[in-house]
Amino acid sequence: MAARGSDLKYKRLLLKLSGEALMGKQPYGIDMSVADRLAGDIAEATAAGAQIAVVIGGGNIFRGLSGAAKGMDRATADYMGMLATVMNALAFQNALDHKGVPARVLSAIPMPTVCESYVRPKSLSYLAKSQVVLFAAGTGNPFFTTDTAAVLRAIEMNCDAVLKATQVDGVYSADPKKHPDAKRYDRLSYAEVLANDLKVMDGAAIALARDNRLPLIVVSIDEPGNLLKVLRGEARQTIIETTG
Ligand SMILES: Nc1ncnc2c1ncn2[C@@H]1O[C@H](COP(=O)(O)OP(=O)(O)OP(=O)(O)O)[C@@H](O)[C@H]1O
Ligand SMILES: O=c1ccn([C@@H]2O[C@H](COP(=O)(O)O)[C@@H](O)[C@H]2O)c(=O)[nH]1
Repeated sequence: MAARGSDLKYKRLLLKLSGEALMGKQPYGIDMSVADRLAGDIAEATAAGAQIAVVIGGGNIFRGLSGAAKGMDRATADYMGMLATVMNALAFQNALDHKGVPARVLSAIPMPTVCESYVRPKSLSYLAKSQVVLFAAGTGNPFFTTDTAAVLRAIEMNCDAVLKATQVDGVYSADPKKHPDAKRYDRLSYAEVLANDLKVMDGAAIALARDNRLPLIVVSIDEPGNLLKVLRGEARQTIIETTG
């Protein structure tokens, strides 16, 4: 009999979930039915033998740039954005708990009465025990995004890839929400994404992934079961990786 997880293309994956997508059809906050569905996808993936780390954005609650545009000090607004990601991580831990999936929230900004602080060896040992780790508060530094935090943690955790589950089903020649005729790519190099300014992830995240040869996969968050499909190499996706 095949060993558990041996049919998977990726064994250890960092899943980056869009905060905005967690809103579902609501105008703000978290739609727990969306969180439940995604938690079900993770339960399926861990049962298949995958080890899953998660970073959740904060766009459903607060983005630093929006605060700065209203006159707030940018760094203060960014700290508020990072706190929003902690709220999302706690809600998602709850959804995983309801599915019987053991999960730990580790925050880059220490808040010991709320959750554990991020410590790399501790996170690695949770992953090795097949517990889901939810990395909260981004990188812990203002002027960054959760995309960069996702790539950073994925490298630290020796993940095989970052999977960005977002509101579009891949990377296009332009934002498909604004340009319905944009061309979708199956595969791109980091250089192509950076040179053409394809904004599905920020430049700092792409450059960090490139320098560490970490594959980035972009899929739709709305397609149930997509996580297992990616793990098996069967999803409709765009992969950004070293080419040639
Ligand atoms: N070239 C492109 N290809 C695909 N999507 C693009 C492109 N340019 C811009 N986008 C937009 O990027 C969005 C995904 O990135 P965004 O940073 O908004 O999401 P996120 O980081 O997942 O969300 P959040 O900040 O809510 O957590 C897509 O919803 C899409 O509209
Ligand atoms: O390392 C980080 C990560 C995030 N932020 C702030 O949080 C919000 C929400 O994150 P998104 O990636 O936009 O979903 C972001 O707008 C920043 O304000 C941060 O400062 N540092």
